[in-house]
Amino acid sequence: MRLEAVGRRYGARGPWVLRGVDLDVPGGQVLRVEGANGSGKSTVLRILAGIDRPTTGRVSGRPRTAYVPERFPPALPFDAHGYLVHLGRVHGLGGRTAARRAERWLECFGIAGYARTPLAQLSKGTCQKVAVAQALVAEPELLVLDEAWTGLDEDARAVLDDAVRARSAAGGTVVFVDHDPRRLAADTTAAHRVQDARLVPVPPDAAGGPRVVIEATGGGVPPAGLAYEPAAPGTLQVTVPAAESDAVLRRLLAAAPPWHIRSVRPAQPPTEPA
Ligand SMILES: Nc1ncnc2c1ncn2[C@@H]1O[C@H](COP(=O)(O)OP(=O)(O)OP(=O)(O)O)[C@@H](O)[C@H]1O
Repeated sequence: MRLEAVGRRYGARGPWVLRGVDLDVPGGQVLRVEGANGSGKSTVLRILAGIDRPTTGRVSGRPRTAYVPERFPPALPFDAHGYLVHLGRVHGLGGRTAARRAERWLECFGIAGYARTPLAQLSKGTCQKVAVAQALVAEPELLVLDEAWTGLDEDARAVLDDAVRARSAAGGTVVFVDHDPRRLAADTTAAHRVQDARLVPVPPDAAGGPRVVIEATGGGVPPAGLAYEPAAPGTLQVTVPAAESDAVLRRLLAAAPPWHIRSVRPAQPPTEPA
């Protein structure tokens, strides 16, 4: 799939949210899209998913696509099972296959007991599981996830992580936005940042993936061998490959006295020379 010179503005006089965006999205890729609040991440995802059209430029080669929006509209006149079957059929599945997959995903997310509950009566968390399941039922070639992990419990997040790996292993493409810089860190094959209406590749580090900055306070001696940067007194700042961040966090929390983790955020890519 390819975006060529894609631009998007909302309204004829609105500011350009995206401008001159070129992007190749090959099969098998797990692509992270990042950027500041309101920078245009959801706009990129909606254009990739075909939910929104660019104002200028061209999108070609979109494969069979499923999309989990940032906000799921729960006021739909379906129960959970009926909705998943309906979406499966929209994606071209036969009724029996759609029903079988709907049941499997309801089971995987631990919500089989809510199969016949109207969507409008589901809790937010259960509704989010249905929102994710509707995209997985389709077994799409392109899976677009806009903060799909938000609102899921830990087990459901792991189910979604596994589903992403399965899609990618089957040759499919996954494009995602998530506020947690560690999300799918070991599985991400490329990252792009929306910045000043452009889509800028985030260069992989030596370990081949995005990096995160961990800031911690209050501990005693930093763990042996941990490379840290000078920060405010009593504060420690460490920049590590995102894939290693869980291990570093564990070491900081296990230190005596333990460090208090103040923030974990994506490291800024180096500014491109003008
Ligand atoms: N339907 C719309 N009509 C008008 N403006 C819009 C619309 N959708 C998005 N925008 C504007 O476009 C810009 C980018 O929005 P977008 O939701 O794509 O950013 P984002 O990076 O996903 O934001 P967030 O981090 O808050 O989810 C924002 O200024 C937003 O207000």
